[in-house]
Amino acid sequence: MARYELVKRSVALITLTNPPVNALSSAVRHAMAKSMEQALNDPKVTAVVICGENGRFCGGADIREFAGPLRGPPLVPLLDAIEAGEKPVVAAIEGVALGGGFELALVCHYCIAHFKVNHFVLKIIKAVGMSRAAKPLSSRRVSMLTTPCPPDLDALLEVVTMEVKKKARGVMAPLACIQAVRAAATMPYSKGIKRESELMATLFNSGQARALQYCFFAQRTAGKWTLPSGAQWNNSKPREIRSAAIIGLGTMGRGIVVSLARVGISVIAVESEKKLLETGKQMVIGMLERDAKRRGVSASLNLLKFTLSLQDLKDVDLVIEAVFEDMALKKRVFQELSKVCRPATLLCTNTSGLDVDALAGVTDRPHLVVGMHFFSPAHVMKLLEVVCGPRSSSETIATAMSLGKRMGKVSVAVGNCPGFVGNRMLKPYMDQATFLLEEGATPEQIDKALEDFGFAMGVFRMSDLAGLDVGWRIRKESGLTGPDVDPKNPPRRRHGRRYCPIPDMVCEQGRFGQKTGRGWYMYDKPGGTNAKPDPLIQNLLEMYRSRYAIQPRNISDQEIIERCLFALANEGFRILEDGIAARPEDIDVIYLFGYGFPRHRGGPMFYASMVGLERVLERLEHYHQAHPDVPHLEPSPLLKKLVACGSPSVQTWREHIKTMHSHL
Ligand SMILES: CC/C=C\CC(=O)SCCNC(=O)CCNC(=O)[C@H](O)C(C)(C)COP(=O)(O)OP(=O)(O)OC[C@H]1O[C@@H](n2cnc3c(N)ncnc32)[C@H](O)[C@@H]1OP(=O)(O)O
Repeated sequence: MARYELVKRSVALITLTNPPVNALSSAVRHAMAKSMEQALNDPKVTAVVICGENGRFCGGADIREFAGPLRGPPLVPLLDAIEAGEKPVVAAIEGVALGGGFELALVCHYCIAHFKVNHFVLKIIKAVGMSRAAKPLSSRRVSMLTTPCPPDLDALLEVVTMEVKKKARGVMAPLACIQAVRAAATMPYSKGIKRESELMATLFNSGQARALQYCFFAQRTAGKWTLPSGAQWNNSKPREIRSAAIIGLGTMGRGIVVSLARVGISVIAVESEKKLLETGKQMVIGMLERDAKRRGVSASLNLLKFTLSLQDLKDVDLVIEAVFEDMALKKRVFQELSKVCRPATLLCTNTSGLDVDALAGVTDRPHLVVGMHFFSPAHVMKLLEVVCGPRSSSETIATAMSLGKRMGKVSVAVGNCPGFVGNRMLKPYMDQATFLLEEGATPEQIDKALEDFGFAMGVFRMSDLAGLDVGWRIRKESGLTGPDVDPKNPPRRRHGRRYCPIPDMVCEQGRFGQKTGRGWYMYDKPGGTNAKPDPLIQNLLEMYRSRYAIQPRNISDQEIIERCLFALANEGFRILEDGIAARPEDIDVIYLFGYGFPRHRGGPMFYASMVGLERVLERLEHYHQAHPDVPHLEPSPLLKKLVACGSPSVQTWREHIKTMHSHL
């Protein structure tokens, strides 16, 4: 946990040895306290060096220990002892020094940030020699340093506070950081440290800290995919991907090309028409150049090839199809790819919800077919849903997961069903929002409630950004609206369920969101982003309600949050039951990285557990009773089961889920 050695007969070298990141666990703190005592008491030791094993100084407190009560010696007295000691202590920093690890470095009298380990001992000895020869330690103690305090501190911190409140709505930690900076600038060291400890204790005991810790581990858990067959992340070898092809240079295709090229993969981009190819090419080049400039590297344009011919794809390792969301078109592309590509080429589809297995079925290699659902814009958004069809091989899944990681994505393996995880859950969430419109709410009221909850964007602003026509087309194709609707259907019901036609009415007016300058809101111009409430939408809602004799009522923010978010989580429970997601963590990661769910709330499933499953169940029962024609509000059997089992912690739900239905 901490190794103690004497170097050059006078330097005590203390090495943190807690892989993988040398976190300050109770055992490490204990070993460090002992080592420091030994070093300070040994007359041969004239200086101490602290470093971390395997190229990482220290990843901070051991977050795994936060779940339980504090064990072992606390960190602060150890830091105080180092800072106040009579022997110079040097932090030899390599890799990371985070959180408590950074504090450890700060209390050392000298810090060396170094990259080449072979220079390690030499640099330290030099630094220590310098300190002994010339400088009294008092000038090196952090507690003796004066903090510069700008005369306009209050005004400065006020501006920063406003900015933080806007950017990190409802998040406590950044505001506490500002208060800690104020304490550092205005108080003596001992008082400032006390104030910082108080702030830390407040944060530590908040639900937000628990949620953020959960998110940290959920993200890492998601990478550890597992299939019912026993294949999993650590026993399935991914293929090496050197070359790839993208079919379709629309918004998604362009983003995927950029994501691949910037990690050094050769890409052939295919379009069906010369004009589209040329436009796509110019856009991709521009995106790559801007990206390279931002990162201070040269753009990898030499890795790109643009073509109109699928024949050029015969030798690539992997193809990602990103054509229009149309099953017949995608099937034609996959049939063609089967003929053109060598038999070992992996065939991936960037569909946002279509049946991956149906596509696999038209190829000569269903085991090499997998869904790679990117989120728009694909070169920016971190989430990748890897959709495992029933015939996708473990090697295929491992390759898609590993390629996602290589592109810097957070990849989550999910099963194959309409909408997969993310978009399947979105439907009940959006349905609730539109039902609330019918009942008396406005788009801006609903958005405000969701944004106050912490979402970067409420559901209507998000829809305007994404484009309303996509959902409208899907609803028309599935006979929910348009000429194919059975005239015997009552106007607000489809398939025996409640249906809200307001989104269709909005689209019928050519209001497709930001791109047309009108949607649920109005914008200054097509493509504008500044959303303003539109009186025309208000009129439309009033006329609609009067046509159907709906008496509008006052709807509270609490009802908005409960109906939207509990319906969302309820679908998450069904997804777990259906085996479409392996764990609640996977669902939460999808919502955190793909749908702007506030991180300090942990994701929809963690949020449900924090509210209390019993309460979620009770509210869903209440709302379902009030709206019996909305099946999404009927509590899922898994939720009922978990409540009956005493509402276990989210990390143990998996034990209560029958795996026999797994689609993974
Ligand atoms: C008393 C309170 C005092 C101070 C407060 C604190 O110190 S709070 C903790 C502050 N530290 C952090 O927030 C660091 C969190 N870790 C990271 O940001 C990254 O893990 C890191 C260190 C940059 C390394 O990133 P990398 O991508 O290289 O690896 P990865 O994230 O996959 O992590 C590897 C495994 O290490 C585990 N791990 C990382 N940090 C911690 C930690 N602080 N405590 C416990 N475990 C940690 C991580 O879970 C991974 O585990 P694995 O089992 O392999 O999934």
